[in-house]
Amino acid sequence: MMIRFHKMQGLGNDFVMIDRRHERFDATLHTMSRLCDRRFGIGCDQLVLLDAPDRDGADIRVRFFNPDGSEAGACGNASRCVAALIGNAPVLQTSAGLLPSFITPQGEIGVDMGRPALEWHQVPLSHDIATLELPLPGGPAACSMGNPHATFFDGMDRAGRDGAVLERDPLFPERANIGCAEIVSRDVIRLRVWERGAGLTLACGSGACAAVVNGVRRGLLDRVCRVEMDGGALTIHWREEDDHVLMIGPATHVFEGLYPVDGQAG
Ligand SMILES: N[C@H](CCC[C@H](N)C(=O)O)C(=O)O
Repeated sequence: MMIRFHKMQGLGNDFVMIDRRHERFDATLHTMSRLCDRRFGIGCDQLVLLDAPDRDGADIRVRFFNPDGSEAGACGNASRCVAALIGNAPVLQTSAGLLPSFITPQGEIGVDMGRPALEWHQVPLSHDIATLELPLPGGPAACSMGNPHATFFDGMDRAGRDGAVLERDPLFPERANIGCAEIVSRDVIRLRVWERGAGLTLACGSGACAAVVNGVRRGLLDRVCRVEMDGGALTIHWREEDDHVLMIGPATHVFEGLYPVDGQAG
């Protein structure tokens, strides 16, 4: 049995997207991992499943899965790609809520990523501690954008050096995405993210949102910030009037194709 997929990318963070409104695809862990596998499958940082929405006000329901099979409540770069694929500035239904999208006059894709969650049990952390400076070397700040993020502000190298261990620190009962930032100015940072369930990626949209939120909370950044990552840059705006985080950047459709899944079980 063959299933149609779209391959898309946002700043080099890449995705296999399957629209289950038109394809019957009951993903098993094996099939999802194989689709993400760059040697034996199509290859991507996350698998994105699209379904008909079941909430008023939504145009499309979106679920995000890492190559290790874990499901993520948010994926900023993939959200922009879904908005570009569906067109007409759709409202995305995710497990983190309804995310409106928009197109800028310059033709970039914007997504309202909603409000960050700042309390320890919302990140989540393992116990009641302040999320502004965690008891870890480098003292990161933590928040959730629908998925857990810890942001360090002492340079980018830690992501590749310590990311795998930090992702699984006991402080993070659901693991965490580990963002490592270098502050260039109050409105420009360079960021590298070790992603939960995926490892180092060329860009991380929710990680960029979390880094700006955590930087503003620390008094290090302005609310409108350019986040430069290895794959390119996003504009992030943590809006003061309603606490929402806007993320603006590119989204590219690379190709579409058919992939063999053996039977419905996938
Ligand atoms: N690995 C992340 C999901 C993908 C996030 C990233 N690709 C983005 O653009 O936000 C997690 O498990 O929370």
